[in-house]
Amino acid sequence: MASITAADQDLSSINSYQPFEYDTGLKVLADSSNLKSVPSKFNYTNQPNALTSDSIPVIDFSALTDPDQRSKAIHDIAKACQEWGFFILVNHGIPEELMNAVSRATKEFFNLPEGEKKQYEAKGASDPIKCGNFNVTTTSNQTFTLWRDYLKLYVHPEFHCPLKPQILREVLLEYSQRTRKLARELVEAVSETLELEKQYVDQVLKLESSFQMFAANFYPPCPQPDQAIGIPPHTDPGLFTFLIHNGVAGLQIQHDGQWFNAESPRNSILVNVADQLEIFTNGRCKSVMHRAVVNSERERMSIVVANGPSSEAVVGPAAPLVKRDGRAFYRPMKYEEYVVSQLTKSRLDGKPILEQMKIHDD
Ligand SMILES: O=C(O)CCC(=O)C(=O)O
Ligand SMILES: [Fe+2]
Repeated sequence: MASITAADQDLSSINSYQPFEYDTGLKVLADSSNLKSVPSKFNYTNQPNALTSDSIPVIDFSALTDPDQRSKAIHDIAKACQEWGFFILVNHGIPEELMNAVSRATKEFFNLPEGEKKQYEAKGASDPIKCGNFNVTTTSNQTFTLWRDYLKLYVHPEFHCPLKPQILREVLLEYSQRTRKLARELVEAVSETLELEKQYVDQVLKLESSFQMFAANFYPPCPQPDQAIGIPPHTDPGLFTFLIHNGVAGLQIQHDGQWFNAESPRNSILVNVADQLEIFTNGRCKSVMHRAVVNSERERMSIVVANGPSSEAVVGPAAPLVKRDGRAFYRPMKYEEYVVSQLTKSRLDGKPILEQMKIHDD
């Protein structure tokens, strides 16, 4: 199975990759030197400013289990998925202590000696455990490195995890189980809003064996935040992406052509609609464009879980929706192939793969 990564699917200006690199971690560079400017290999001119909005949807997950509130909660989720492709999930039931433990263990991983981490240097997209830096090449053939160290793990249907720090395995196993359950409940809610059988999406996309990926992104302070980027604009593969972070802002989402800061209350989970949910719902849910910007003051860490369909599932628009709409607006593709395409085809003609999947009228 190929990698599902944040940076795998970018705006059309970014069209080819020599993605994997294990240089000395960016963290080491940032820790060891008193950097005044961004080293040229990271140069990416960027406008990190964004708006703040108090209309970013907030969903109270506990309302879904309250018979008096469920139908309103479902309606709110549907609205958020359609209008923003993004919402802030509160009262989600995942213990704060578990989220903190995952963050601590992940931070410990980034703090390991370089030699220890280097064994997980990525050789290719299909490595189930990988870490390092990531390079992006633009249409004008300029390659730059993201201002980020990452760790990526395939955690379901097979669970992969580095041996150190020891605690990581235990906390991550639990976090991946709980987030999977949460993702399935959200998918069920979406199924209901579309007037499909409750278990329709779950069954067609074989969520019992969903492909789930864990990614941790570590962004050291950056001396010139407008000259580098953590992760350029992209959409995620999968159904729902869950993101938590260390309280330092940096995630921005695109809405109505503008960038917005995705600020979140403590203990919440930031949820975004990903590509396969847009495709399956025949465009009703929107896979939101987002990016991670960096700042000069504080290090930032985000922890991402990409909840996908089964890698074996062929994902196209759901048959009952195609019937309702009169036609399919997207081509079907096996999820595994979609992910592989992201790393290859999507960059050759400069179009994000989601765009390539769209069937246009003409
Ligand atoms: O770090 C962030 O806020 C964004 C991460 C992200 O978009 C991803 O890993 O897909
Ligand atoms: Fe992302």
